[in-house]
Amino acid sequence: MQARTPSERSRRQRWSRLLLGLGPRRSALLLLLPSVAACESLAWGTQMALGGTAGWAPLLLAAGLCGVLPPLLALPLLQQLRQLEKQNLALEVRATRDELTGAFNRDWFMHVSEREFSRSRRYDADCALLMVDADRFRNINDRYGRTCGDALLREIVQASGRQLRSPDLLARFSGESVAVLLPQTDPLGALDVAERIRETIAALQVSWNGAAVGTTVSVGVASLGVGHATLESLISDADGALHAAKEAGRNCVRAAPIQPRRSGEAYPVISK
Ligand SMILES: Nc1nc2c(ncn2[C@@H]2O[C@H](COP(=O)(O)OP(=O)(O)OP(=O)(O)O)[C@@H](O)[C@H]2O)c(=O)[nH]1
Repeated sequence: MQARTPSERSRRQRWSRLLLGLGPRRSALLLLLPSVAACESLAWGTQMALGGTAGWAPLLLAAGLCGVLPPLLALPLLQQLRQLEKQNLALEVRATRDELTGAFNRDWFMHVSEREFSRSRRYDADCALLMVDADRFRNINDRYGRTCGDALLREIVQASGRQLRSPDLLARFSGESVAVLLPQTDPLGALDVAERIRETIAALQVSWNGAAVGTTVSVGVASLGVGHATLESLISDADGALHAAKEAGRNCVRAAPIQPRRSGEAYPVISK
């Protein structure tokens, strides 16, 4: 097959974008109209060539061609259109999802969280972030193999997701860690979610070659306060709390120091 030149490719892409933008019905119409018009012109031309004496024959011929030619012309284009739509969907999934676990990926998490973070700051709303990290995961990989580690990671993501509400956002943040954004959640509520996730994972086991394999997670919690000027600063606080949880022996939850939400406000007291 002959390779297409860049200008040919970009022309095809322009067409495809135009057709995708129009939607399947309107683009089908756009493709059918010229061939209907071509058939009508053919009938009219034949009539003229025969001095208008041909009667109904050219008109019947044109009607027949109208019925056959347009679908024949439009079919491959519509098929290509459908394929492009499928490819677009696949690209969208690949751009937002983590391949191994099916959870949102880090880029998408940052994109959505950035908006939620700004909104929470603007409207002075609660917002919290959890960093969940599997404990001693290297041991799992070393003992049972990476495929088993992958299966366990998938289960960790799914089980954690089941502890969340629909506005919460969970993403695979890096290798064996997961980030969770909890909009409209106060510090106490965030600690509750973190503890629920920890307990759920501690009870989780995957069966692997006859063995029951499980792990625990450590969780760091950070709640939006006056000192968090950027999303990164909130993430960094959650990371610090996660580090404290690891230091405390793992399989536990630690929270970053709670800050007041507005300057001049008293520090909230959390007793948990
Ligand atoms: N199976 C699997 N393992 C992964 C994946 N991503 C990261 N890991 C592994 O996770 C392990 C992380 O190791 P460490 O950073 O030493 O952390 P850890 O062993 O979990 O120990 P702590 O975090 O200190 O409790 C490494 O062995 C990585 O190879 C993955 O996608 N699949």
